[in-house]
Amino acid sequence: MSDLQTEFRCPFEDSPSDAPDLLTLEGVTRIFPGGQGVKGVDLVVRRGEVVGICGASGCGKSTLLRLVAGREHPDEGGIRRDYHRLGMVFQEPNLLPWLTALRNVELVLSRRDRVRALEALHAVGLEGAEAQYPARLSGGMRQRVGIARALAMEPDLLLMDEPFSSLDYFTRTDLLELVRTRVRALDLGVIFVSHDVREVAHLCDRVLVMGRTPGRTLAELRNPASGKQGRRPPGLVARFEERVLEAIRGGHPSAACPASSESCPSLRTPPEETLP
Ligand SMILES: Nc1ncnc2c1ncn2[C@@H]1O[C@H](COP(=O)(O)OP(=O)(O)OP(=O)(O)O)[C@@H](O)[C@H]1O
Repeated sequence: MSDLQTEFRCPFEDSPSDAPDLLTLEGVTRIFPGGQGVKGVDLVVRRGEVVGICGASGCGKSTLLRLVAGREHPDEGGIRRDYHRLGMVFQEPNLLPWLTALRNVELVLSRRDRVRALEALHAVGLEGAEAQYPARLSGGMRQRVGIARALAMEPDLLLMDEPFSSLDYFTRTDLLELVRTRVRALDLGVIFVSHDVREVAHLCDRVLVMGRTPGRTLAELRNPASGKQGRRPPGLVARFEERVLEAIRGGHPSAACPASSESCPSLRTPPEETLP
């Protein structure tokens, strides 16, 4: 564990394979009474990398996150946790409506630490909104507070469960870039769950593609755009998006949303200039 504190690794280097492991899943199985769940999942998450979990609805993405967070326990297999602190960001930030943005962030800190809460809010672009109550914030701003709250806890592993799925395209694009920047700056490990292949291709270094009944790994794909400095080359990202889609299609020819970017607006590749 001391390695986690002492080892320095440039967050922009090509591959994080020499970075310390934060989390290891070996043959993790959790089958619910109806036969659904996840079966035999292997996964390693290292410091400095964003690992996506992608697949059709019901393939066990959230179950896998609950297993990682210790809210669910495996029937078989093992989970080794080598991180100090876990942060979480969900689809809805669930802010307390009677507290300001600042107090919502302060609330999660073990002792009231205004400076750290302010820094976290400013890092996600919420300068000037500290005293606003959630009802006065846009959906994207509320999610920024949710991200600030998670990062203020200084996690070394961050779990994100469909964090942008209720947001519009432009807000999502902004927040994807924000998360990418913050994750690099803080050198975290991240598990990013989404059924949106575009999001996954833009943000993740590696993607676990899952299939259903029960949830299992169909493929584990490395993003060729990973490790590139600055804006990821749109051509590489688009090719990776295709590969992820093909892997999902391979497991689920009839999967409604991920099977076709034509039928699912959130999967259409947007104009290049607006890509992060
Ligand atoms: N506590 C439970 N008891 C019984 N079945 C469950 C339980 N939790 C999840 N399941 C089932 O396990 C499967 C996987 O659920 P999970 O929520 O992990 O999928 P998901 O990939 O996150 O789906 P979505 O993308 O729709 O959120 C589903 O079929 C779900 O109904």
